Amino acid sequence: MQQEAFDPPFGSVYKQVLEGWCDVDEISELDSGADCSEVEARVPVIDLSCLNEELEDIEEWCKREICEAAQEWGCFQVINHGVSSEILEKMRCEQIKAFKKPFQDKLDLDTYRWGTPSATCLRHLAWFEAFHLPLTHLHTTTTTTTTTPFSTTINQYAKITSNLAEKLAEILAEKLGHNLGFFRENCIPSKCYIRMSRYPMCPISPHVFGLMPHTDSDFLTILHQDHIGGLQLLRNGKWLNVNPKQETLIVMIGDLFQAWSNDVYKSVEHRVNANKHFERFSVAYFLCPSNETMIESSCGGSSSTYRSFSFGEFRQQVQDDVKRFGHKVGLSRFTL
Ligand SMILES: O=C(O)CCC(=O)C(=O)O
Ligand SMILES: [Fe+2]
Repeated sequence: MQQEAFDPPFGSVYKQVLEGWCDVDEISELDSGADCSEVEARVPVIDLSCLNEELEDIEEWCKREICEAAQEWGCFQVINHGVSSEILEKMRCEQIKAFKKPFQDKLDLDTYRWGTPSATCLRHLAWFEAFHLPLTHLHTTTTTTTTTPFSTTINQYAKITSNLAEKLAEILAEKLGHNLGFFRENCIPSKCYIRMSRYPMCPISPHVFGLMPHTDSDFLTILHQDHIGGLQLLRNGKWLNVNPKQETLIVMIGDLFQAWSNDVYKSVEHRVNANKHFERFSVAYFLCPSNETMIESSCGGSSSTYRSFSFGEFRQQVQDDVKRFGHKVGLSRFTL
């Protein structure tokens, strides 16, 4: 398997699992996932310029659309979100610059992740590499070997998307009658982060995922995908394509909002299919609270679906499950 010097060593590290892939059911499951990739998810598109409307009715209508999409889809797309096409274009250049470095150099950075080297079965292999950049890296100007300082472009992108995430979270919280200061108080810069991802060309697609099916463990995620495609979401038991739309951001509800809203909003299960012919880039902003933040279901008492838990406890459980089973179990661990 030919690999560029900057690609992670997928072929050699995954060799054992790939050589043992004789589980016919597993392969047909993965292949059938790829089969339905022609079906497009008609994820609601919301024009955020309506939030700045003088007319209160239009603003209220827009907020209602947001809440309804979060309930019905766990996901929506936004336009006129404040991130200019120029910043998006520059972000792509930043990503190319960050990823097209020798693999060994990237490995030295504590912000770098790649694939699932400890996976033991085909469906747990992932064909991606990523940089996780906590917002505390904002304004960092020094270059050291272990941290990745934000460039001006990443700074701009992070600032706009973090404000946007907070604003959308407040709209969703308002509907639940929650305290609006909650996100400002609890979602601190050291926990919120930008994840820049690259999905290298994958010669054995569709037998492996770019990114395994999962829900995000945060309150909400704001995602920008490039023009290649491959993102899918699960709706009514079917995997549907979220086709790329230029200058559109995708907002996904995470587990914390689902628990906090007592299942009013749904965290959306999604995945990325690997691509045989093209590399793909995406960038996501994750709105996360401090480890101590308690997630208490909005209605409380006996009708709550979930027991109260701290974000730290939730994260730890996710990590333990991934280690033990190769995948996340998620919110079902916290039901009453
Ligand atoms: O790359 C994508 O489109 C999705 C990324 C994602 O789901 C994640 O990073 O959690
Ligand atoms: Fe995700």
